[in-house]
Amino acid sequence: MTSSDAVSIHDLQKHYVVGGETVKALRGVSFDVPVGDYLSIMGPSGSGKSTLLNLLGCLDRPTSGSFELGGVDVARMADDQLAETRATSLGIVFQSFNLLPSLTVVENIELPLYYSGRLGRGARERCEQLAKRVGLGNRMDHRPTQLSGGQQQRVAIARSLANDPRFILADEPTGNLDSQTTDDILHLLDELNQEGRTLIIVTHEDEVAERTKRTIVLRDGQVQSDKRRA
Ligand SMILES: Nc1ncnc2c1ncn2[C@@H]1O[C@H](COP(=O)(O)OP(=O)(O)OP(=O)(O)O)[C@@H](O)[C@H]1O
Repeated sequence: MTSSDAVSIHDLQKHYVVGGETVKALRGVSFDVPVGDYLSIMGPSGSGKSTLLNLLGCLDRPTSGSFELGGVDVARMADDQLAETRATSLGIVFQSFNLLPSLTVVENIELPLYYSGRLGRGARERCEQLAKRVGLGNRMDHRPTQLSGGQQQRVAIARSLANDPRFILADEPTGNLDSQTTDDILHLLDELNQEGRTLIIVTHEDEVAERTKRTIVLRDGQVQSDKRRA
């Protein structure tokens, strides 16, 4: 790991024990992600992509191996430190949007500020700016069920930016969207990388991977290939 690495993982293993049987979902994964990188993670179903993303997103802990985020070893963090890191350094975008149906667009965008205790003065205005940034300035008081899939994903992207994280993770962010909407969402993600944020996207789609700077392919819980585009 160098100071210019956003992420450094070494020999990461994740085993699940189900009914007395051990599933080795990750079997020794190592790679570094420099600050500002735009990385896609591909691989067949069951190869360990979501497991890896859950670890990178501090949503789960590895069985063994090290994972450093911005120079800090996540595996050794206490639970409250892990929650703090998740809230302030990371933005996560999911395939199924994961918006709260009872909240409006702007309230959904504010949610990470609530969790990180940053709902202070100016928060509402900042979140309104984020809604405008993703093209939803005229939908701020709508609820998720009143929005299209693409609009809901825009809300999720705006929400991932609420704490201004350096690092954005996305799990199949366009998996539920049609091709025109997919293109709009990918354009937004490209912009986030162009402004210097580090992006890691799990995808099945070549169209998505081709826009990124580098693709890692997982197979059976290991890195099969790691290629950077010219
Ligand atoms: N919570 C869990 N408990 C037990 N086994 C799990 C759990 N999560 C994942 N697995 C197993 O770990 C392996 C890797 O799963 P993972 O979901 O990471 O793959 P994936 O590449 O994301 O697949 P997909 O593309 O189908 O989403 C699979 O064999 C899966 O059955």
